[in-house]
Amino acid sequence: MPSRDGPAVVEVHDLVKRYPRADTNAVDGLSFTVTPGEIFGLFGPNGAGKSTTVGILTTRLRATGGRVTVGGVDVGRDPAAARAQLAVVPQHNNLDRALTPRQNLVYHATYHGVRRREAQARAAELLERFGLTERADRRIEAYSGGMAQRLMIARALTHEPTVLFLDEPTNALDPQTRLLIWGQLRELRARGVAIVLTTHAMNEAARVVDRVGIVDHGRLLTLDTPTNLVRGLAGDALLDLTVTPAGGDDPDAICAALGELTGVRKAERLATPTGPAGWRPGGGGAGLAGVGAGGAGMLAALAAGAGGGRPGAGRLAALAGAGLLGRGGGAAGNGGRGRLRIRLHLAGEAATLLGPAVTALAARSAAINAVDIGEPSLEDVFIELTGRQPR
Ligand SMILES: Nc1ncnc2c1ncn2[C@@H]1O[C@H](COP(=O)(O)OP(=O)(O)OP(=O)(O)O)[C@@H](O)[C@H]1O
Repeated sequence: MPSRDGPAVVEVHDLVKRYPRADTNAVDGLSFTVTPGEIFGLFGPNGAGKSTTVGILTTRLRATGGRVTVGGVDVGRDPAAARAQLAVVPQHNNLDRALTPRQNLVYHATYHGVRRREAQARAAELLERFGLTERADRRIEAYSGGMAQRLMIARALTHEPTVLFLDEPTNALDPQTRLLIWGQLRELRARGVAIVLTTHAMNEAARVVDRVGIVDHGRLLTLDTPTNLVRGLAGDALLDLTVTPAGGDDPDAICAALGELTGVRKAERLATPTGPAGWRPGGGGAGLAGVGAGGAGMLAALAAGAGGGRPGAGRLAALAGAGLLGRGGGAAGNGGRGRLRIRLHLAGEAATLLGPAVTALAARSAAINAVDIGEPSLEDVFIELTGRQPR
């Protein structure tokens, strides 16, 4: 396993890009490094500046300011030498349809100066690695989206780059192909290749990437390992409560009351569910296990587990018996109108907060319609940093 403490193979220092006639910088003072054998995720909302950054790193665009080196080569000063160090896998298929898959690989390798015999050997090996040997000499038109993506990654590796850039590497691919691609990227990492990828499928990528940089408005908002980012920003656990407030009660006051409970790092209001009975909107992307509050027994059991048999359980059961736990289809009897959805970011386990949260809501005569417990994800961190407004 190569050392990640070694010298950086990608160095981005105070990078700036302003497009002609633009009022603001698309990239605005970005700095980060990537080391050999590291998978680095560059994440950000639409228009954040990811493609522009990668465009400069891969010599497609010229920077307005700052300095970038790839494999020790300054990309602005010697783009041709930089291109020998890197490879790009674009999001859209740009394979040469006039050539067979094998010819695509051989052509790419020889273009980068690999001798023909060696190029053919590398092509054969890569076709095998990506499960394409049997279809290596057919027409590219017959390739599925997944096969084309595998071939594009294989093609990128023919000249043995030091750094591999991938744009949305698993977008619109079936689970089998995604698994194969993530597996291959792990293997490349083990061989010391540095990988920089951009994707919006960040929860999937979080399982593979070593570090993540989140950018917005051309600036780096944070940079750390996925684990540190999730722990640091989103909390240890999430507790989502869907409640129907008592008539006249103020939703913000309910949210604030829950936010004051010990162990709650933050309480926020989420979009209110408007779907049909039983429908539960997804959260920020957290893996939330839902408990319809109509299943009061389950809630009671959860609280029992939570408090290790302490008071919460009894209180929950009593609440359920008293009808304070609303039914999934509508405590309000109105298909969801008037409901409030509150997310609690917790320090510690969600189950321990269940009893106190229910008690706080009962004190305000609010009915609970659903409880969801989950772990925060990288997508929650992303939403936390970049907001919920679509761009
Ligand atoms: N060729 C261009 N000319 C002018 N402005 C551009 C150009 N390309 C991108 N921009 C602007 O630069 C900013 C950053 O865009 P960029 O495409 O780098 O973002 P992104 O993070 O890659 O977004 P997405 O996830 O949608 O691909 C945006 O405001 C965009 O409108």
